[in-house]
Amino acid sequence: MTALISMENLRFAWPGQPELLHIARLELAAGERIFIKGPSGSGKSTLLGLLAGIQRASQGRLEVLGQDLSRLSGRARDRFRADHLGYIFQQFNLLPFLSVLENVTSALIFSRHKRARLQAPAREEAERLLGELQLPPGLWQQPVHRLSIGQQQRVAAARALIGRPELVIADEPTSALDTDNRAAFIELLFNECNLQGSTLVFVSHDPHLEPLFSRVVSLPELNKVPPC
Ligand SMILES: Nc1ncnc2c1ncn2[C@@H]1O[C@H](COP(=O)(O)OP(=O)(O)OP(=O)(O)O)[C@@H](O)[C@H]1O
Repeated sequence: MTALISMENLRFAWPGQPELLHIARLELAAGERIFIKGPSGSGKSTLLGLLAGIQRASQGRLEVLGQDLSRLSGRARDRFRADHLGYIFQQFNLLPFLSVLENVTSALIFSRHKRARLQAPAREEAERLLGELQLPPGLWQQPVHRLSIGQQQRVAAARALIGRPELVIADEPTSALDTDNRAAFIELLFNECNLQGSTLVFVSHDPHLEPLFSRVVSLPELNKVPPC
């Protein structure tokens, strides 16, 4: 079976800075849930940016869904991201004055591929996801800036999941929540990823969440290059 993510000898440095990432090899199968940990500044968000095609590797191979992102132009990587990825940002990056439903369906605007994968009209699918993520229907027409942090986080998750992207990336999406709410959120996220067949790459500093994942990788260890 083709790996969903495959990287080999991947190197990355920010301009004018020493090399930050050198990952000898990492493969991830479809449907896996991977937890990425590592000290602050070790490059976790940068790695997510490479996986999402926001940044391009300085060297090496990075394939997502069999597509080598390092060979694509910036524009082609933007298209690939819109079509195949859902991204839950640490600060959610929602559009504050749009309604909950408008925020969720906004992920479909730039992706014919995601629209084609919908199994119901966009609004119905957004409502289904918000329901699965336990956001009360009374909030669905509200502008998101009126919602609590925990509620906004569910909107961000629904936006990432709509259109059944093959890969869902989450960058510390639980850091603003208390411990009980973190675990509850992850459970909902897992259920929905399972239902949709999405692979989940999750970055967090929270050791309590680690045991919930099928695979844990630590960035300093990944960065250790095996001896020749
Ligand atoms: N846009 C950027 N331009 C230049 N350098 C950057 C940029 N983003 C991150 N860096 C640098 O890359 C290094 C790793 O940052 P990154 O955010 O990937 O780490 P992290 O492991 O996610 O950290 P944290 O756990 O604190 O979020 C840092 O030294 C940071 O200054």
